[in-house]
Amino acid sequence: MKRLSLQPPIIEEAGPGWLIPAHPEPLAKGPGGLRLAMMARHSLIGVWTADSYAARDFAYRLLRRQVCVFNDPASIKAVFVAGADRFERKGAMMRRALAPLLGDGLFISDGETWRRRRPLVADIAHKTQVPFYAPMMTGAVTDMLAGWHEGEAISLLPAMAELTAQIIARSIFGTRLGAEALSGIVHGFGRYQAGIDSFNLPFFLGAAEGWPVGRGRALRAAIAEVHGVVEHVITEHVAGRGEHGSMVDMLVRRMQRSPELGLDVQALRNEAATIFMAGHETTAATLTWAFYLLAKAPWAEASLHAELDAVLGGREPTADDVANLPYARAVIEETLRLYPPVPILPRQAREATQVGDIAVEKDALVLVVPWILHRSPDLWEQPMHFRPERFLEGPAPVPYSYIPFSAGPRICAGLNFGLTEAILCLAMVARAFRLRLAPGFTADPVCRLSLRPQHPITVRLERRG
Ligand code: HEM
Repeated sequence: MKRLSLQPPIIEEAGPGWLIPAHPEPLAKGPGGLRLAMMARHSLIGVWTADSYAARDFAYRLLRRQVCVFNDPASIKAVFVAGADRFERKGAMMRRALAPLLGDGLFISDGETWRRRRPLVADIAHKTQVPFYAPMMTGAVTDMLAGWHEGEAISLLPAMAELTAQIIARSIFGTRLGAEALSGIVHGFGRYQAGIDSFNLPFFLGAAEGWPVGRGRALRAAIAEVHGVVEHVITEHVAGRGEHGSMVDMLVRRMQRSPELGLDVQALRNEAATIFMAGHETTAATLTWAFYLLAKAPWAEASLHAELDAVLGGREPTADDVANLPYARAVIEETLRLYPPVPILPRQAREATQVGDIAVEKDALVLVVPWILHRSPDLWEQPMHFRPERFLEGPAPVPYSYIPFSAGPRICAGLNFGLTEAILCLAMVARAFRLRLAPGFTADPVCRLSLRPQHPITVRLERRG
């Protein structure tokens, strides 16, 4: 596939019973400062040399900024667990890119705000709540499948993004208000993403906070659209016109019950917008990559179908079935290993400190990179192969070698929600349809803030049975 000349070629290889799915070829040698910055601007997964995949740490200087990459599981534990306070701050580029929209929302907050809000958000997406949301998940898939027809072509990422947006909107706002709010929010988020640049050059030139994101008219309009829709739903709930059990309902009741938390409509809006953002693109990307992998690996697709037919027969799954679908879970886990939706976890060092052999400078950019960690030959057998079986047989992954949801106190607050959702959606779609790729198609993963295919992955629908 033809790519920008700055980018490495995409490799994909397959044979009977095996698949090395699409990935940028690791570089033979590291690009220099400016070239690296330009490559990183296009994609953050094409910049790694073959050596970077080893399970060891390294540091370099990009323009005037120290960049420390921790790829030894012991160091990752030191950063995310023992050093959680020193490294709690998200990288300046991520904060700058998201703050105009999400304000002090959990994903990018730190310090006292994060400590006060984390239990609140963790509670509403807690695993004990997941069975309550499961019917919203299966209901949204049923609605989607009702519009799918034999032989039709669909573009995977937009279809999965619409599905997971439906699910998270119904969960956050309630079924009725969620349906009303959805199009405005999706539209606003889309316009926002088109208008921001995740690469902040001034940060690498020494500005600890990077450069403020310019707020042109289009960006301001996108922000106003999202904020307006979310605030309307919150106001409806405050006025008693919301739906019982939705996430906003729980947030509003908490605001009314616990004045000591200092929550107001703006704080709730920031958390609701954060959950929407954190909770729909990630699962949409996971499902997109899972269906691409299954279409390329007929033996894995056959094992999944055998499990679905045996466990579900002709009926729809419920949250209770998830525990009985180990192969479906393994497909999702292996997808998250090969295509982690958040392939880079950036932090900014609060102070100078030592991690392993690396003297980390104050304000250094600290990177833990699931993309290279999950493909390290020191930690995984056949690291580039798609093998769901590795999560069913054989030894468990080395601790801190598998972190698609991050690790430590800042681990994904929606982990159980996201896993259950991905497994239920995968099971329901795969039960009803085979998704077929055009012969010779190769995907091209790229990463800016999240990992996604650069060009559409189009599949043809083939009804099963
Ligand atoms: C497969 C699906 C998902 C994946 C792979 C994923 C991954 C992640 C990762 C890697 C982080 C941490 C980022 C960092 O440390 O820089 C994170 C944070 C977060 N995620 Fe998820 N996520 C998923 C689904 C969800 C869902 C469904 C929700 C909500 C229902 C959610 C809510 C959050 C929130 C609120 C945070 C911020 C937590 C904090 O900073 O304390 N995520 N997620």
